[in-house]
Amino acid sequence: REKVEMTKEQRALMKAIVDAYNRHQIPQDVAKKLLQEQYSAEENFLLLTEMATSQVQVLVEFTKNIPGFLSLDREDQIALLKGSTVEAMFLRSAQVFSRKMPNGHTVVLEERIRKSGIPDEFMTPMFNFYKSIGELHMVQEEQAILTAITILMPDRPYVKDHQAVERLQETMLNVLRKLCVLQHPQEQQYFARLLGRLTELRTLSHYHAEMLTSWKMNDHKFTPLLCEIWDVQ
Ligand SMILES: Cc1cc(OCc2c(-c3c(Cl)cncc3Cl)noc2C(C)C)ccc1-c1ccc2c(C(=O)O)cn(C)c2c1
Repeated sequence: REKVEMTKEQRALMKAIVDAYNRHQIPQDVAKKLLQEQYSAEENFLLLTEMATSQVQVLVEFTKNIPGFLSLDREDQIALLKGSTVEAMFLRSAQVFSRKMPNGHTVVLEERIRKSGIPDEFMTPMFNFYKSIGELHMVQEEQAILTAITILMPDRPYVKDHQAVERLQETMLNVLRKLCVLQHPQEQQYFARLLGRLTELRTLSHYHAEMLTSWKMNDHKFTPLLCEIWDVQ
């Protein structure tokens, strides 16, 4: 097989995305709260809401650092963010689980998610997704670029300049394809398996819309930022 090499531009692009991905993380004091606060469905829901809000802020900062994103049409930038936040958050929380967070955070986090008023029918697909992401053993570069690819999805609702987004996403897909060959030379189909996870993400985001409705019915409150980005009244 021909030797796969990344061009100078592709290496620079990957570095920019990985640096942005590492620079923006949930602040430690928010993550630490996982271990401190007591266990009640209410308390768990509030903690998860706080983490979700913090995660959205992290995602917005990461997205702004994706080369080319800020030169997109302003309204398309908003449409991409609104359309991809839930998927990017499922991806991030899955990576957090598979990374086995320090000192038992993972166990506590799973416990709180399981006891936060999320209906059981969504719990199974969510934790199956976490498992399927964990089994991929993605390297950090793959996680960062896959997140950028999820955000730069041209077919999100209300995106006007489809092509401009497609061009950016295509550049990322080319980098990811080479990266997968370089990082997982034994697995021919690794790149295809990664993209298959993006399909699973779509299904999860449909479940998530129903989760929001059921939380709203039980009169759960969200933060202004989550209401804004998830169109919750
Ligand atoms: C793990 C989680 C959940 C979360 O959202 C919690 C929610 C979700 C929901 C659910 Cl449960 C699962 N996946 C995606 C969604 Cl979006 N849906 O609604 C809510 C709230 C509003 C109740 C938001 C953020 C994190 C999260 C992300 C990154 C890190 C992280 C690091 O990067 O180092 C360290 N910690 C402790 C993290 C926690």
